[in-house]
Amino acid sequence: MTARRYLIAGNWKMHCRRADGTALAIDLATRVGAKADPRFDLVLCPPATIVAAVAHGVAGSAVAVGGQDCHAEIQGAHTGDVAAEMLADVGASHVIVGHSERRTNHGETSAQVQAKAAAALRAGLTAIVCVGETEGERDAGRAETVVAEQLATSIPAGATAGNCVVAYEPVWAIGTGRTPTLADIAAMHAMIRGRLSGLVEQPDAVRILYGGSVKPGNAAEILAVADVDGALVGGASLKADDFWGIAQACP
Ligand SMILES: O=C[C@H](O)COP(=O)(O)O
Repeated sequence: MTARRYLIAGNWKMHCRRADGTALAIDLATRVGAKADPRFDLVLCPPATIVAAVAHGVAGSAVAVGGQDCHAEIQGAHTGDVAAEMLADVGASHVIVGHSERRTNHGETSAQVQAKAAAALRAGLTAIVCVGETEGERDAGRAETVVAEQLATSIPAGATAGNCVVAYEPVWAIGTGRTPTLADIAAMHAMIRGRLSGLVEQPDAVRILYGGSVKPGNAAEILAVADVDGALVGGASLKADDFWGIAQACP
């Protein structure tokens, strides 16, 4: 089995102004220091307005910074959008694409997500590609089918273990305090691992994150599941102690 370092990514969503976001980032950067923990990498994904400030705050530490979304094109008449190259320009190394809140609130299709992920690769960023089923799809027994389809149509050409991360986030577990059983997480991650063959170079080395109500109290058992290579954390990433507690739960 390929040894994979854990990746703990914090998705701050639409939270934090410059002052509190920078303070949170500096707090975490101080805990990590200049050399990455042998167990995990840490990525902070603040709102686009403070990516530059957060990148400045963590400079010199092993903490990385990412965007929460990007446009597929390099530039153009796209009011309100941000190009992957713009994120890279201000210090980002990662970008989340296809988060369910983008798929739902902005009607993003997997084809659009794939184009955004391709843009991330073009800009030299690592794409964190999100997939996940709704509660209705799970209840209908379609969870694996839906996720497999999203995966097949969202991963861009040229994806490798070095530039692409998959985040499995069951929509019904996001911000609800509910999580799948460990057996369900294991089954979904095993399915994703199998499906990555043919989609990504070095499929066995690709990191597959779990996201959805990860907290310090449940992180250890989730991170111990086979093929869970980290977490995409929402609410609990806004408090340094909680986010750090999740990172410390890496085996
Ligand atoms: O991107 C993060 C996820 O949507 C998870 O959010 P949550 O940890 O608040 O459930």
